[in-house]
Amino acid sequence: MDHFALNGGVMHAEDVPLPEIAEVVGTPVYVYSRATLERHAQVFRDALADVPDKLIAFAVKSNPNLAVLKVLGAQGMGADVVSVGEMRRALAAGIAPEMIVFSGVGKTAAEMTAALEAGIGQFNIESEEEGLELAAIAAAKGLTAQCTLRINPDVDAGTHDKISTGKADNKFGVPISEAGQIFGKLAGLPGVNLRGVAVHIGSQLADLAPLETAFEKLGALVAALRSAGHTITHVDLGGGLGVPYRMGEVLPAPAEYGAMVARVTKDWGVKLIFEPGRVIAGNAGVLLTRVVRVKRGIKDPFVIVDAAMNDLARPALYGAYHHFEAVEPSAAQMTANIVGPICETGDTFAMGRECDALEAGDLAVFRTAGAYGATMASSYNSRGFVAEVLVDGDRFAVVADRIEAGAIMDAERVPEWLL
Ligand SMILES: Cc1ncc(COP(=O)(O)O)c(C=O)c1O
Ligand SMILES: N[C@@H](CCCC[NH3+])C(=O)O
Repeated sequence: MDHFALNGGVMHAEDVPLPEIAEVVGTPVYVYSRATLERHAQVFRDALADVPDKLIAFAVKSNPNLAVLKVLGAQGMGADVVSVGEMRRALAAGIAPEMIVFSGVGKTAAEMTAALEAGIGQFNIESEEEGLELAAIAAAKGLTAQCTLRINPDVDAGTHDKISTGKADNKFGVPISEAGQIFGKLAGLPGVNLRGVAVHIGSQLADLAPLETAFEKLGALVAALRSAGHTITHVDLGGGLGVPYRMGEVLPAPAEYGAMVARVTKDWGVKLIFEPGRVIAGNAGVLLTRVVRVKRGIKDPFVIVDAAMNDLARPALYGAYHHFEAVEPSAAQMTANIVGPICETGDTFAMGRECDALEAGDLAVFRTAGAYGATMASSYNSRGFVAEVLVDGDRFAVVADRIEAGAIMDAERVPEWLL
């Protein structure tokens, strides 16, 4: 069921007409559906019903909004974080520290210290160097960090190069060929309890085969580590499951993913950790925008909207497709270039796109914007930071204020010697 659908000719988020949100909050604004977030959490959980011992840790980077984390925490999800900032958000949303997993290649000493002090459940160590540093910090505090070693399995995820993380030349994890040796070195150190391995080969995966290959490689590694005398109790399988961005696009369903995981891991005898982001939040949000004007083009007209690449960076960064449609569509269609107001040609959401006919003042949405949307916003062109709204049935709340350009300027200082 789609919680962003037409009702009486007007697109609603659940039971709230989007024009009402635009009226009260202004545009551009991200709009999330609580019911969709909850349904996605449940679908993912159900998909893994055959995995007896597990933690599903939402990838906070995909949507770190506190209200979103609160909704997902209440669904029993933990959190996968990559900075102390994300960790603080997860804790503030009431997610228990034991359910927090800390990934990332560049954890600083200060971040490791803060995470140890918070008592988080797991560090995914991404290099020998990081493991040595974490062990020293923890041992000096008389603490033990619960850890897995992230493995780079050298598997091509078949996704966009910029979001592929499991090929040998990517910065993530330790090469699988050196994993046994590095594991042996780190496992003996005071300050760490190295109890497993982790993998995450990329995001927006449209095919389960690379994931299965990576998991099989990990299974073989677990067996080899056990033969070498190590105790392996935890395996983190990361996130990465893709979602449909185009109408009618079919991707592997969470149930197919869950069945594959259950089959590949059935004899591992470990607790499995999952780090889904996009599959939970992606289709739970839209970016609501208003058409500023329609400008004649040499070929197609330019529909200039008030959202821009600073609000939704994915098209500019990855050439990503976001379905675009009118909030109050007529039957008429047009072919248009959909662009934002920023002074870069890259501020283009789509070229030559068939879409609902639009005029200045009309409202429209970019779909599938709940993951890697607001979280990647910037204030480029001094446009401020976009607002976020959460809908719940027939009510809605602003869950992130729009930060106006003036407020950002207020944080800046001209030194006395320039006055
Ligand atoms: C370590 C890690 N875990 C989880 C995720 C979440 O990925 P996705 O949103 O594709 O599920 C990412 C992002 O790709 C990641 O880098
Ligand atoms: N930012 C990327 C996903 C990155 C995943 C992070 N590991 C996107 O929008 O598709």
